[in-house]
Amino acid sequence: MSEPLLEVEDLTIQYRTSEGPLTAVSGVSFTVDEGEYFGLVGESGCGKSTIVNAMIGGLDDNGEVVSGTIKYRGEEIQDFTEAQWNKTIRWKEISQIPQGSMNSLDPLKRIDEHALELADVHTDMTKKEALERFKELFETVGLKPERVKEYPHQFSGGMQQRAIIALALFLNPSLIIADEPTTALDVIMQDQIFKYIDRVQEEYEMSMLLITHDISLVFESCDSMGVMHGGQLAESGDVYDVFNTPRHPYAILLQEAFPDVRDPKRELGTIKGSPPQHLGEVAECTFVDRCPWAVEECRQRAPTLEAVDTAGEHRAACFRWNEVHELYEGPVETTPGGESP
Ligand SMILES: Nc1ncnc2c1ncn2[C@@H]1O[C@H](COP(=O)(O)OP(=O)(O)OP(=O)(O)O)[C@@H](O)[C@H]1O
Repeated sequence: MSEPLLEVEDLTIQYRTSEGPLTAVSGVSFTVDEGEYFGLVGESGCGKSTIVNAMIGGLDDNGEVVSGTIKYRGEEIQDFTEAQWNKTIRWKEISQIPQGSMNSLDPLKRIDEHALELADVHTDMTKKEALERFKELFETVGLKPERVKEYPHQFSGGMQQRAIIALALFLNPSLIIADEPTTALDVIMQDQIFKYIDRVQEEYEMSMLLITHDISLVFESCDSMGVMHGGQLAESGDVYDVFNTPRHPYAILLQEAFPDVRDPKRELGTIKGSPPQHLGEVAECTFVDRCPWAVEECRQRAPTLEAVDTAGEHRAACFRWNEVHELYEGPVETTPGGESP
């Protein structure tokens, strides 16, 4: 089998805080292959952005990879220096469509100047060649090529986000990270942006890492996925498997909380409480306080991600993974503390 493009292995990331080290990501492992569309899903605060930031050398100053590795094409990158990130990874290999386009374009620069700057720093393209390429990409994302000369404020939010997608594609990276790419856009625009992202992924056959809190989006677009809770990966595998036979209670309840094409009229569930924050080591299941099926063992130690199919590709971190399907009898409303009402 060929080497994965990206391999995250047993990754733990902490932030220094006045109360001690906060473990934002704990023992997370997943891979993204060439051309694969991977979705990382979970509520706010689960550690999704922390992982992504570590992948492009963008962790906040008080954040640190304390153990584990991030390999890109087989090379460990988690401890790269700023110069190494700039020279070998950012834009050329991994580029990002960030959460709020409004903040990522310099309001004082024309849109094409952003692209020309990238070309100047990272390539030997002439100005004319760079402009031609950027105009072509503008067309790919449904923008008129002549509009490259405009300033960000002349674009609507949706148009700015499409301009960002064109910029992310500009140096022909192998992996694009789309981190909640449609936050702050209206529903119709969200739909349109996702159509462009899906199209780009198919046309350019690049790998894509989608970060979102919306599990139905992942089911719609991605090939494989990881479900995160409280800094840990609760479940991962092929989208088809997680959709049809979720094995972690959080994956089941998260599915309940979003509309389902199989049953559009069903009532949406809620998961009360919020993902925990961990000071120090994570010593129990991160979902224990919200889980309707938690048992004593779940408090005694943290379950590790285990294979739940014979191929070993579908994995869940739950002591009761082979029972949850029987325990689950339709929508459950959990209360903090884990009891069903
Ligand atoms: N610089 C920081 N210092 C201290 N704690 C932080 C810092 N950045 C993030 N955190 C904490 O780390 C945890 C993970 O945050 P992260 O932003 O990675 O989650 P997320 O799933 O991406 O959420 P969102 O979708 O809201 O961005 C949270 O508890 C958050 O409060």
